Amino acid sequence: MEREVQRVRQAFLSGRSRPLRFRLQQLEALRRMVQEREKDILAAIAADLCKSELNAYSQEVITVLGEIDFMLENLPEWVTAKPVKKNLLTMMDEAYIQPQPLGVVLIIGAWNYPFVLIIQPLIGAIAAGNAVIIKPSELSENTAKIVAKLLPQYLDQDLYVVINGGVEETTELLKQRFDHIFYTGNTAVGKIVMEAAAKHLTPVTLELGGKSPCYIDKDCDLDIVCRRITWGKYMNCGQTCIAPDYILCEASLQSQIVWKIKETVKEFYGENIKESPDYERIINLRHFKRILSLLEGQKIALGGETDEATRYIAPTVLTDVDPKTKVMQEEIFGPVLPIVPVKNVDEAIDFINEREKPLALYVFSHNHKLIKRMIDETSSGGVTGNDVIMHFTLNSFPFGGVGSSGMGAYHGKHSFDTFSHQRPCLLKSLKREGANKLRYPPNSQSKVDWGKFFLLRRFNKEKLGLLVLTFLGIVAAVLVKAGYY
Ligand SMILES: NC(=O)C1=CN([C@@H]2O[C@H](COP(=O)(O)OP(=O)(O)OC[C@H]3O[C@@H](n4cnc5c(N)ncnc54)[C@H](O)[C@@H]3O)[C@@H](O)[C@H]2O)C=CC1
Ligand SMILES: CCCCCC(=O)O
Repeated sequence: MEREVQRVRQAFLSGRSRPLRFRLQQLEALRRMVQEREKDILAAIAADLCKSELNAYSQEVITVLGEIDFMLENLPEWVTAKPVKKNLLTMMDEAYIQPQPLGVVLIIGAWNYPFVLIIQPLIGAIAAGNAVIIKPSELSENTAKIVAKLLPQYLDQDLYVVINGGVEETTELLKQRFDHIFYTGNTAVGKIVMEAAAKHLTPVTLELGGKSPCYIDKDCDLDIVCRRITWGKYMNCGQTCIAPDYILCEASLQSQIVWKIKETVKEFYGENIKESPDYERIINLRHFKRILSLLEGQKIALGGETDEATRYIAPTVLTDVDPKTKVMQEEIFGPVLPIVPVKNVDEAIDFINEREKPLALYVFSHNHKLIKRMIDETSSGGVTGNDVIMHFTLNSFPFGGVGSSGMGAYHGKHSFDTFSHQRPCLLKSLKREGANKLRYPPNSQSKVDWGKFFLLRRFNKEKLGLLVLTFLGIVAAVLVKAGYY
């Protein structure tokens, strides 16, 4: 592992990854890889998640291509130095911020959207001029293999390296020093990553998970609400980090919600859900059994059918769920939707705030004030009002968590910033040495007063006014003396 990392670090130190032209070429090559090898990529994702190639494209590949195009369009502007506002002390100097690459970045991906969750951060890391080691999830093994095969065929083989493996290999990798670690996965492992990074004082971006609440207000159009929730909840068989994890609503709404979700499930996936090309499967037996255990002792109002041989779990809704039961103690990350009755929005806000900060929060209401109140009085990684998931699609948003759902963010310019150091640069002249007497010892009250004038805005505003008036007074006196008036 150490040798691999050293090889990548040497490649970074060559400076090859820094020029804008090179970065653009690598991003264009990455786009070519995705376009030319689309079939192989879709087949790998489909095999990992029992997913149709159409869904693999619309849920992953389209996001990757959009992100590359966005980077190519904006990178020339982002990499340029940005002049900054100066103070009186530096008026004659050159002052700007120069974005610079951090160095060697480690990207660790998760299995649920195995392609986009490694390639989207990779796009940002390349755009910022870094060298990158990518460690895909071993659970989505087909995608991990195809990425390891294709990347070196299109990208610089020393600067962008794929290291495949599981916990053991990742643990070994985490012993190495990186200049940034970008991890996507569960919160427990996020802590392991952060602990390992701390040994080298390496900054991290942790894209973690959590239980994303979905509050449904009493006066909503439940047909629309349930369609949107059904789409976001059961996509990828519920294995989506920002899927609505559970519903909060008044008890009286439960039966309508169940009914309307049932109708929507039929519309989306047909009578025989198992046959639907749009309904995926649970990634492995461990997660299949974990999700099944969440159903124990619950009132199953919809679904509940399972097939271990194919790791199928039907779209399932639980009602009158007790917050103390297991299904409400861990991220579900599966097609099970508990409804927890609350009296009103006050109780919903308290319920949310008593728990870990979620990755996403959803609130459905015609009352805009209520939505704003929910946003103002709670915390989460992101929010979508009157829909679910959709904030992920806007790369002008920083996508990430807060508290136990993660730290840092990416997508679009936020990726570029995450993988860059914003370096302040002040360039002075060797002339005007006289002005520096002010800061050299010995100090004095007048030097302090001059320092105030040059550096304290409130102070120098008044003084500057006085100085201008004095200067104008002198000019007037000279003009009068010279007989101009
Ligand atoms: N915030 C976000 O953007 C996303 C967050 N997630 C979250 O990820 C979780 C699901 O993914 P996981 O099952 O965790 O994926 P996973 O099991 O694939 O693990 C993620 C990565 O961590 C590595 N890993 C696992 N255990 C490790 C250990 N003990 N030491 C070192 N490395 C280890 C794996 O090799 C893998 O590369 C959910 O909590 C979900 O909410 C998933 C997708 C996106
Ligand atoms: C719709 C795609 C979402 C990808 C990140 C997640 O797992 O939520």
